[in-house]
Amino acid sequence: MDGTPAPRTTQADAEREAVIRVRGLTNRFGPQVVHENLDLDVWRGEVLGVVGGSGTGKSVLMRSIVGLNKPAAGSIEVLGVDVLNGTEADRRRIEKSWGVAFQYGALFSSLTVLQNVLAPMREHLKISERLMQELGELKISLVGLPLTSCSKFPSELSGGMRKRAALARALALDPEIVFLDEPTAGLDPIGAAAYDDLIGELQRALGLTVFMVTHDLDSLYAICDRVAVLAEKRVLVEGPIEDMASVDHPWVREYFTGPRARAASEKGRST
Ligand SMILES: Nc1ncnc2c1ncn2[C@@H]1O[C@H](COP(=O)(O)OP(=O)(O)OP(=O)(O)O)[C@@H](O)[C@H]1O
Repeated sequence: MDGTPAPRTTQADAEREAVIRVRGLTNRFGPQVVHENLDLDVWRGEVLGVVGGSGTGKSVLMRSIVGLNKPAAGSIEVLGVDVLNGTEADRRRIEKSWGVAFQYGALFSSLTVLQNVLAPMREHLKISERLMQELGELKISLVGLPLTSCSKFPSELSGGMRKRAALARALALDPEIVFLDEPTAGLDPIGAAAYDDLIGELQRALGLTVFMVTHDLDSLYAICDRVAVLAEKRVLVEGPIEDMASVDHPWVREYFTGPRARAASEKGRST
């Protein structure tokens, strides 16, 4: 026993729908084992915050789920589709049901904001150019960007605007699940809070499931329904953020009970 709670299946779990189900995931890079026998469920409609020390494999987990990293072992199902062994048709279908916004936006630098948002539509939708443009502008408005940003290139945007543009592109195909890698990294506190509000509003309005890798305690307290902590090559513990303070593990204790956590908790309560 290592003092951390063992994963358990409760009646509430049985009644919820897992839109992402990861079982026995192992990821290795040469001799380095990043994940070993990792299990995780993500429930429909929740905002899950994925946290853990630097190098614990949060980004590798996200990349594995969206098929950008081939694990050494394990299974990953998204909306009932086997991501690792599904057919090409399954894969195309499932790719339409998620949107991904990477840490640094990862927009195409040679395309305008609107062209970036249209890129996934061009790949997956058979609709007229005019309708596509209208939908693209709608997504850009949805994330709070002015329509004047449509014709700008990523290099002409502020960091916060680039993150919003990346989110607009992630929403291009009306996904059920959105993956966000450190969405508030590099934003000032006001910009980060505004981005959190946006995610919360979109999640509620569109019924999204959000998988969010983050270091930002303010975001965790403000918008996450649950937290999954990566440590010791697996999901060490998962649950509501209020439960984390009582977990008997040095990193978890320090992260969730330190001064920054107390300040974020106070802020979360007052909003
Ligand atoms: N393509 C790769 N080749 C080799 N090693 C890799 C590769 N991708 C990730 N790693 C290693 O896997 C480990 C986990 O990386 P990952 O980026 O997932 O960490 P993280 O938890 O997201 O960290 P941070 O919080 O610092 O962003 C790191 O040690 C990293 O160097």
